[in-house]
Parts: sequence; structure tokens; C-alpha cells
Amino acid sequence: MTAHSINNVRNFSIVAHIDHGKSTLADRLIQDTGTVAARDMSEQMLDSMDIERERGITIKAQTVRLEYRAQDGQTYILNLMDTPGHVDFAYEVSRSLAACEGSLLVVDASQGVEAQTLANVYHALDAGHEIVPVLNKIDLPAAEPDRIKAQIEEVIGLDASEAVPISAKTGIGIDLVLEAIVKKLPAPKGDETAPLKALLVDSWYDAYLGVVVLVRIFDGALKKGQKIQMLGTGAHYEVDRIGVFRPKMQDVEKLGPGEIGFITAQIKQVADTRVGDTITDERKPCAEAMPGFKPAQPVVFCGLFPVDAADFEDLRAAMGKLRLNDASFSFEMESSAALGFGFRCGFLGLLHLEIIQERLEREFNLDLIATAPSVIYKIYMNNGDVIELHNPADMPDVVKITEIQEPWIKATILTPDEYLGAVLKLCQDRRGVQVDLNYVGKRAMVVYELPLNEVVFDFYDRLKSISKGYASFDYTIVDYRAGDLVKMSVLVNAEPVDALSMLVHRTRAESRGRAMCEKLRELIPQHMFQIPIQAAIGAKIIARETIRALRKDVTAKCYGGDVSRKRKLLDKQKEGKKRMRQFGKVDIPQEAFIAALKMDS
Ligand SMILES: Nc1nc2c(ncn2[C@@H]2O[C@H](COP(=O)(O)OP(=O)(O)OP(=O)(O)O)[C@@H](O)[C@H]2O)c(=O)[nH]1
Repeated sequence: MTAHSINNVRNFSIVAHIDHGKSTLADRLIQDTGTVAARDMSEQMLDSMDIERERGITIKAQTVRLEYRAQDGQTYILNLMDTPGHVDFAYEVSRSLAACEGSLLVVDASQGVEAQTLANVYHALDAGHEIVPVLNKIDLPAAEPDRIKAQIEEVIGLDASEAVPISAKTGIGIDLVLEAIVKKLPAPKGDETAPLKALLVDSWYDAYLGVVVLVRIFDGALKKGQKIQMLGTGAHYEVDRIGVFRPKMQDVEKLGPGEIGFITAQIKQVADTRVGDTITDERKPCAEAMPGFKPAQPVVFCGLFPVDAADFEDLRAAMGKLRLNDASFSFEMESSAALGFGFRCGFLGLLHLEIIQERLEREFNLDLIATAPSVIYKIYMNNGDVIELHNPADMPDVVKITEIQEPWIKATILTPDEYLGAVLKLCQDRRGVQVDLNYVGKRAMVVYELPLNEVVFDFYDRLKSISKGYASFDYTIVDYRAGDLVKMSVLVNAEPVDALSMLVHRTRAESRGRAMCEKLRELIPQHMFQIPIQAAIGAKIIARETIRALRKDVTAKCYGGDVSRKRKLLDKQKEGKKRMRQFGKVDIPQEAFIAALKMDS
């Protein structure tokens, strides 16, 4: 690779609302700069994990180096940093942005500005980015680039007069985007003669290379064989490989100021690296560390248990593997009276939970039972202690509690006017407090403060269904507030099922309890005896349903001789049982655990 001046480097990300075409544009840029020959392009190069590809969402921040020969005759190095689009991964957005000087703001010209367009563009502005607006999907008949331009100016306050109209799908305007990156985005600044100062942007585990660290050099240079020091952790290493992503790994001699690339350095585990740490030269360290990032804190917890107790060790090993590349996923062993041994797991949000569960089931072939998701409550005890409660089953005795606090979020929702009434009702029903109501073009923008515990269950699904998919949503956690919360337990056949207990607001306990009992009555199959299902607060029963007894044995109608038919029926029953757990004498199917919590009450 030829040497080049820092003035010919551009580091940028693409920020957009989900589905507005960020990955499609990234693929186009990779293809049109000849980084990957068209025949080698698998669809959506940057989304590397299978599940990401299937769900069409980007999880892990990735980067790719493009070489572009501009109209001015010079060759530029363009480092494209991918950022995840979903609210659960907002923290990864901020840290990728810190490694760049500019952003392309992609807005779907047929949809306009959405909740995550706003959230992400504000992150980019906070990072001090220069921003080039890009209007995508102009091939669609419904595209209204002029109206969307005006909207960007009005709502975000950005000058959109030179917004680039493109179709990432057909390729229209991609050349204009490349020129805009070179002309409008600033080159990085840095001093090659100064001591090394590099930002640890990300790190992950690679089966062949071990821990790979993504770095952005600010000052100085990084070379193979160099002895480095991490300022935050104090660890020392020797760089054994250094390179860039094109998008495959390609070794280089060195990385100079303004550049983005990777190193490997015999680092044992991802946990030894701290995202946001400053990397410097061991012998000639830089004077001060770069401002770091707040580590991502898990906000949603749930228990994951193997359906078959014999799979416990496999589950532990599988979780360990997933954690290697996902420091924001946490787990520790727990045991439940009803479910046996399993793990209490922490996630960044519900989507993160679903992805991890799906990967465990699919990639590691495990059958799992997930318990009710819960947020972290702060319990103020009479003796002055403060407990962080991750699991409702561990709730201390109420007489010892002074106050329970729960996390609150600020949610921004954009919705077409016709669904506004339903959206307001949903927020209101979930104990929301309205903060703002505005219009963005023809759409309403509502800002609500809501308790996170009302959002983790099925808020997003409900919002999508009442708005026929048109409402968009983004949130940030604001603070902890005291709430009149009680622990609701569920008893099946007079046995408490700890995996179904939850903290609820007192005013909502009865309706939730009733809905829960009704749902369980539908989901638990009939048994040979009558099964009472009850919801209770302490000793007080607040709701009750009964599953009637099954009168006949399923095999009763097979005559003695018809063995194969009998076996078939029994096999069928066994299959149905595969994903059930026994509670006392009652079998509860796996679906009951999540579905019982996803109810409209
Ligand atoms: N008609 C049309 N469709 C497009 C265009 N660009 C992207 N799409 C489609 O829009 C959908 C979403 O595009 P993606 O590139 O996956 O969107 P994204 O913003 O990367 O989504 P996330 O990775 O989930 O954040 C896909 O079905 C694309 O084929 C375009 O210019 N025109």
C-alpha cells in the first residue's frame, strides 16, 4: 500500500433510521470503489453474522477501508465505520462516531425523518461531526426529495440545500456521495512526530487470530513489533500484527495519524481490553488519556434455563463463547426451585435478549426456557442498605423495605397523525408522563417519560401493531424514581412458580394478574386433575382461573391391538412435552413464560 498524506484521509460513518438503506449504501460504496469485485459481493458485506443478515440489522460495529480516485485526480483513503441502527445498541453508535470526523445522514426520501434519524444525528453532532445529508430511495415513486430536504432543515436544523439524492439500490448518485465525502468532510488532524495516541474503538475474539483490536490513531504511528501500553488498564503488549479491513484483513507496515485499522498483540481475552481506552507507546507515552466511554450497562435481565437439565454445562460453555464477543452480555449462575440450574443474564434491551436466546438455540442447539424479563430495581432497606434487584424472586421481605425505585426512560415516538390517539393511549396506559407533542411535517412527534418496566414486555410490538408499523421509537434512560411497586407471584396448582413472579405497579397489579391467569389457562394443557391458577400479592389472591380436568386418557380410544397407533399418540404427546417443565404435578409449556408476559393489559 502506498504512503499517503493525512489530508487524503476521510473517516466517516453512516447514520440512519433502521431500514433507510445504510447497509445498502455501504455495500455500494465498497463495490463502486472497487474494494470488492462485484462477483465477490455477498449481499450486505458489513453485516457479517447470520442472524444479522436474516433480520437485516447491524449489531457489531465494523469498519472498511476504501480507496477512491476523486475528480481532482488524487487518491483518497476513505474509512467507513459501520454503526448499529437499533436503540439497544445506541452506545456502540457513540463510540464508533468518536473515531470519525464526519457522517452521511441517510434519510429515506419516501419516509422522511424518523425517531432514530433524530437520535443518531444528535449523536453525530455531539461527536462534532460534519454532516452530509443523503436522500435515499429516490427510485421509489413515493419519494419526495424536496419535501424531505425541507423537513431535515426544519426538524434537525441542518442545511440540506446540497443534500445528495441517491438510490443505493439502483446505484444512482453514488459517485456524488463519494465526491461529497472528499469535498465536504474534513481530513483528520494529527501529528506523526508526537507520542503515539490511539483510541481502542472495539475488540473481538477471532478463532484464528485471538483478540483483534480496532484502533483509530490520533497522534504518532503504530508499527509491527512496537511495545504498547493501555493507559486505562495499565497492560503492556507487543504488536504482532497490524492491518486494515478491505473488508478482508490486509496487513500494512504501519498506521499513521488519522488512520483506522486493527492490531493483534497476544491479548488473551476480550475482557483484557477496554473499549475507549487510550493506546500509547511504552517508552514514549502520551501525556494524557483520551476521554473514554461509559461502559455499556445491561438494563434488562432474565433467567435462561436448559429444558433438559443435562444441558447445563453446554449452556454455560455456549454463553462463555458468546460473551467473548459481546462484553455487554452478562450472566451468572442461578437456581430456581421450579426450573433447576440456569443463568441470570443481563442484556442491553429486549432485542439483544432475543438475539442471544436465538443464537444459543440455533448455533448451539440448546432448548431454553426464558423467564420474565425484568429491569434493575433499587431497593432501599430500613437499615440503610441499597440492594440492586435483578430478579423479582429475590425480593426481600416488604416490611424491611423503605422504598423501591425503578428506572425511567425518555421515549421519542414519531407517528402518522391517524395513529396519534392510539399511541397516546398506549403511553398513558403504561404510566407514561407526556413531555412534548410536536409536528414533524405531517407526523406527530410525542415525547414521553415512561417506566422502563412497562416498556420491556411488549411496548415496541404494541406500538408497531397499533400504528401498522409506521410509528418509530427511540429511548434513553433518564433516572430512577420511587414507585408504588409490589411483587406479584403466580401460583399454579397452589405452588408458586418463581420464574413467573414480577414487580408491578400496585394500580396495575390486578389487571395484570387477571390477564396473566387467563393467558396461562389458555397455554397450560389440561391435566387429569383440576388446576387452579392464581395471582397473588403476598398472601392476598388478586386473580384466579381454573383449568378443568381432562376426563379421558388419550390412549383410551385405541383398542388393545392397535399398537402402532397407540405409539404414535404417545410419541406425539412426548413431543409436546419436550419443551415443558414440571411444576409440582403440572407441565407448563415454554411459551407460557414469555407469552404470559406479553399481554395487553
Ligand atoms: N427502492 C429502494 N430500496 C432500497 C434502497 N436502498 C435500500 N433499499 C431497501 O431498503 C431496505 C433496507 O435497506 P438496508 O440497507 O438493509 O437498511 P439499513 O438502514 O442498513 O437497515 P439496518 O442495517 O437494519 O439499520 C432493503 O430492503 C433494501 O433493499 C433504494 O435506494 N431504493
